[in-house]
Amino acid sequence: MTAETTFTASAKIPAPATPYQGDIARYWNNEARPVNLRLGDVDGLYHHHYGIGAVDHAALGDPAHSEYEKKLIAELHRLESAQAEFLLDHLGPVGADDTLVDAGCGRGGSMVMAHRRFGCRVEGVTLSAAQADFGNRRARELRIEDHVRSRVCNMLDTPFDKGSIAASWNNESTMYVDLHDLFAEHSRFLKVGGRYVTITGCWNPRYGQPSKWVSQINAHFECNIHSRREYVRAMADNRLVPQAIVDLTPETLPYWELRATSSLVTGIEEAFIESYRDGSFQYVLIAADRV
Ligand SMILES: C[S@@+](CC[C@H](N)C(=O)[O-])C[C@H]1O[C@@H](n2cnc3c(N)ncnc32)[C@H](O)[C@@H]1O
Ligand SMILES: CC(C)=CCC/C(C)=C/COP(=O)(O)OP(=O)(O)O
Ligand SMILES: [Mg+2]
Repeated sequence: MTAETTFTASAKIPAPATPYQGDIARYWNNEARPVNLRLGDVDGLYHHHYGIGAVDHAALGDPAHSEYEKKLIAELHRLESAQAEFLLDHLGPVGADDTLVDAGCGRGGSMVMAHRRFGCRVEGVTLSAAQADFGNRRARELRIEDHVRSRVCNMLDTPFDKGSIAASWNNESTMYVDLHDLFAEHSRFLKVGGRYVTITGCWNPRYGQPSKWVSQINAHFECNIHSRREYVRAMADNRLVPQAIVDLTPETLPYWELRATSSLVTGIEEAFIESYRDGSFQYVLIAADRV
């Protein structure tokens, strides 16, 4: 193997840029919730994002059946993978020679899916050495380590050359950073004509201010959810022009309602369900062209 393919995240861990980023690195280094690991075990794609789409009640069958919980886990995982597929649908044409960036890549499930779909290179950045090691180990197991690589790196200050990246995304990772700083960095490394996509939860300016449920989600994950207005403004200020904005709130509610009935609940289900229902919080995809 070359030095490139034997890369491990823990070989050289940069110091956190801020005390907050140190907190977030610790949070994800210590994270091992069954709702994430048991879903990932279904097919080896490990996600830290939520699901979209209708629940397949026929596939779930009778709740009294001994296999029901296993089927429920598979169904939640199917909906999470459908979310990642929907994000990848919006990246535009990607060739095998292109490089994509997954900003805030978690355990790397979306990166594997992107490589399988496009045959391209995918570079992931996360604050967590445990996550980057996990993603690189999975890539080695799948023998795609020459194309899929995770590293410990601040997404606001990446090593990618100016104009070198065909498309990039944030999947539920924008709520940990200042949006102006984030979009300035994507805009720097994206090619002109390249595509940026995010799926995120944002508070709804029509509601007024962040609701108590949004505050509860922030406290639960130590994050800072932005408003929909902030996204549009920060993109406009950084040469990212929205090409599609999709309100996925109705599409994600079935996932949450199903998850709330499972043995893998974490306690945050009520906040998501109530805030989506009262309109204070929205689950959105924004795809933007780098102009
Ligand atoms: C909720 S997880 C999402 C993971 C992944 N996108 C997915 O869909 O499975 C949030 C991720 O954002 C990362 N993150 C937060 N702030 C970051 C920063 N400043 N630089 C790089 N990664 C960051 C965390 O390390 C974590 O991997
Ligand atoms: C939409 C919003 C506001 C997301 C916040 C970021 C976040 C923690 C996403 C899910 O991670 P996870 O998969 O580790 O969480 P859980 O353990 O709840 O499944
Ligand atoms: Mg999860």
